[in-house]
Amino acid sequence: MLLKTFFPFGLSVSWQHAAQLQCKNEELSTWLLDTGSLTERLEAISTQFSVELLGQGKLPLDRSEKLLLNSEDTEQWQIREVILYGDGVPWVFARSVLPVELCSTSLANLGNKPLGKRIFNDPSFLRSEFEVGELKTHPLTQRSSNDQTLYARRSLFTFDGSSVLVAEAFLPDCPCYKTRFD
Ligand SMILES: C=C(O[C@@H]1C=C(C(=O)O)C=C[C@H]1O)C(=O)O
Repeated sequence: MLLKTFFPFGLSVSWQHAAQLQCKNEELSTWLLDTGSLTERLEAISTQFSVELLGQGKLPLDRSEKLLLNSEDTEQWQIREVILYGDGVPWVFARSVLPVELCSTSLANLGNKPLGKRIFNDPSFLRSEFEVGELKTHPLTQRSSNDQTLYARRSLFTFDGSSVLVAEAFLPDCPCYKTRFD
């Protein structure tokens, strides 16, 4: 199935501050609140990590993105959506809002290369606190077992006066849902 034809997928989450997270699964909490690079964490537990670019381009922000970025201007931003795979299994859906000025400089020509490699290799990017939430229905999670609650997180990276919003939804097969006893 050509997932790119469905771009943009969007991401529907009721975001809340991480301090209000009610998650009984300790392992999952460490994933949701990990301030390091998610790419590096997934690379460390897979033999073959890959990024599938679903699409990137100037598109309207959703309501919660507009509120957080305090912007209505569609000319100012690019939306980037990807799936991160570990050993061929879809583990994370990520939707990022990138300032157009960075798309031709420090974030130029990303393609299927992970955004995290740029952001975490540049100390100028400063990360905000996380917001977290339960993932409502999403095209990429239809086959999860009905009772599996899926989670997402997002944070802002500020860089030289610009803001990059990165939201990551942990898909059903992501190792973050595996308890130590699985
Ligand atoms: C911010 C990171 O980059 C990852 C890669 C992304 C991409 O390539 O678009 C988006 C979100 C992240 O899961 C990270 O590795 O922590």
